[in-house]
Amino acid sequence: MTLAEALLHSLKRYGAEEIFGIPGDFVLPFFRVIEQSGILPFYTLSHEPGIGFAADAAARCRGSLGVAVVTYGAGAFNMVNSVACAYAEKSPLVVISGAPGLSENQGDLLLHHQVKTLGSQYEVFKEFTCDQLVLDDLRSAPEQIARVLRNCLEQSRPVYIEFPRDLVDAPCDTVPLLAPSSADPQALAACAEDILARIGAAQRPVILAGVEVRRYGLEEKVAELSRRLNLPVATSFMGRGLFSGSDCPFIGAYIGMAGDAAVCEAVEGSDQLLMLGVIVCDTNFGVSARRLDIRHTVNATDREVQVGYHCYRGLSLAELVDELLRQTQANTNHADPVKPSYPRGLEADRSPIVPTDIARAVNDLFDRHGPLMIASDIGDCLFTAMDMDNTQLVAPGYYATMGFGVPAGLGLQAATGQRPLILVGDGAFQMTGWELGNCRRYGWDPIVLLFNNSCWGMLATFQPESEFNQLDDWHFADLCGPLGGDGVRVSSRAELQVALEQAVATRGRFQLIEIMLAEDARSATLQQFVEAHGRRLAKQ
Ligand SMILES: Cc1ncc(Cc2csc(CCOP(=O)(O)OP(=O)(O)O)c2C)c(N)n1
Repeated sequence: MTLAEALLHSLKRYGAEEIFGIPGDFVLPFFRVIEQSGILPFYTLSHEPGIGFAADAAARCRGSLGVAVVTYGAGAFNMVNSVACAYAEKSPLVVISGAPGLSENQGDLLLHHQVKTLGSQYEVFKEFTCDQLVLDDLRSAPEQIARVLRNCLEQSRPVYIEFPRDLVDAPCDTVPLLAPSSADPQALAACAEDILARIGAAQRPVILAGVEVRRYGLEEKVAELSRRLNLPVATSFMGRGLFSGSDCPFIGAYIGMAGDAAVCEAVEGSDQLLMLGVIVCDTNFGVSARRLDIRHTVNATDREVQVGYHCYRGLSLAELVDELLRQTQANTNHADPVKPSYPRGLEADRSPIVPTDIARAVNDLFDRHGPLMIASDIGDCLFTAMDMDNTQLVAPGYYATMGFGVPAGLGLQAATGQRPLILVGDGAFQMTGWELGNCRRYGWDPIVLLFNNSCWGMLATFQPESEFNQLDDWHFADLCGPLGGDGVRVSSRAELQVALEQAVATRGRFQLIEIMLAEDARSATLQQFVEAHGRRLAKQ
C-alpha cells in the first residue's frame, strides 16, 4: 500500500465519508490517488474558504471527521479563517495540505507559494489545530497518522497534516485503529456521584446542552439522562437544533435576556446548572442577566469536569454521560414541561416582509412538507433561525464568521444526501454565495433564503450613522439561471409563501429566494439582543 492509500483508508476507518478540496501542483499527486482510488468520494468547490466550511459542516452534522485537502501556500492560507472557525467551534476537521517534496527543500531557490520559510505554514496551522504532522518519515507515518486522527475525534478540534508530494506513492504500512483514550474509572465514578448528589439536593436543577453533545453523538443519551433525572433541558445558542428529534423535556435555546424569558429564568435561576459540552463564551452568555454562580454549576467540556470548586481532568463528555446513566435508573413518569412554541400562520398578504414573517413561513412549510436541516450564515438570518422549528442547525454562532452558510449547506447535502435550507444575508452571500455554481455538477439542490436588506445590517444596528454599511442592490435572483439554479425576488408575504412552495416542488436545481426585507426590519431576537446589550452596558 502507498502512503496516500494508507492515509485515505485511515480517514475512512476513523469516520470520514467524503473529501472536499481544491488542487494545486503541490497536491496534484495526492488528488490523483484520491480520484483514481475511489476510497472516499470527493468534491471540489471554487474557493478554499468554502472547502473549509463545507468540510466543517459535514463533520458537525455527522459527529465524525470532515476532510479538507488543499495545496501548499496560497491554498492552505486561503482556508485559515474556516479552520479557525472549526477550532473555535470544536469541529473535528482534518486539514491536509500538499507540500514541496523532501528533495525540493534542499536547493537555494525560494519555491513558489513559499512565504517566510518552508516551515512557516506548519507553524501558522499549529495555532488553530490540536495536533499536527508532517508526513516525512515512512516508518513512523502509520502511528503518527493514527495519533493525529484520534486526537481530532477526541478533542473535536481540527488537525493539520502536511504531505510532501514526492512521498505520495511511497510504500507504507496500514494505519492502526487506536482504541479511544479512557478515563480513570474511580475518578469517573466519584465525579458522577458528586454531580448526582448535587442534583438530588437541588430545588431547580436544569441541563444546559452545548455543541459537544452533538459533536460526540450524545443527544439521545443526554435526553435519556434528562428523563431519568426529570430535568428540563435547554440548549445554548450554539447548541440550537439539538434534541430536534428527541423525546425529552426540552424547553428551548437559552440566549439570556435576548431570548425566551422562561428559558432565561430556568437557566439563570437554577440552583444546580449541569452544563454539558457548552462553550462558555459571550454569544452563549453575553446577555445574561445574572452571572453563573460556580458553586451551583457543573461544567463538563474539553475533557474536564468542573463540579463547583472541584475539577476532574481527563474525563470525556461521553464517559461522564455513560457513568451518570450507569448510576441512575430508567424513569417512565418523567414530566414533559411545556415545549417551546414557534411562530406559525403567516398572513399571506401584500405586506412587506420582516424576519419573523420568514420564520412563520418556514415553520408553516415544515408543517406541510416536513422539516429540513438548516445551514445558517451569521447576521439577522441566524437570529431569525431562533424562531424556526428546532431542526438540525449548523451555524458559526460563536466564531461568527460570514461566508459559512452557503458552503456549509453544500457540505450538509454532500454528507447526508438530504436537501438543506440555507439562510444567508446579502453581505455574506457576496462572499461565498457563488459556490452555488457547483451544485449542478453534483446534483445538489438546496433552498436558499437570501435576506436582502442591502446592507451590513448587524453593523448598522450598532452603528446606524455609518454610511459604509449600506450595500448596493445586486439583484441576486437574476444571476441564478447561468449558475444552474432558479432565483426569484419577493417583496410581500404572499409572494414569499408562493416562492417557498415552488422551491419545495422543484428538485435537481438550487432554488434561491431573494427576500427584500422591509426598511430597518429586524428579527425579534436581534431586537431583544440589542436592547439587552444596551441594558448590560448601562449597568457597567
Ligand atoms: C468574514 C467576516 N468579515 C466581517 C465580519 C464582520 C461582520 C459581522 S456582521 C456583518 C454584516 C453582515 O451582513 P449580512 O448582509 O450578511 O447580514 P445582516 O447583518 O443580517 O444584514 C459584518 C460585515 C464577519 N463577521 N465575518
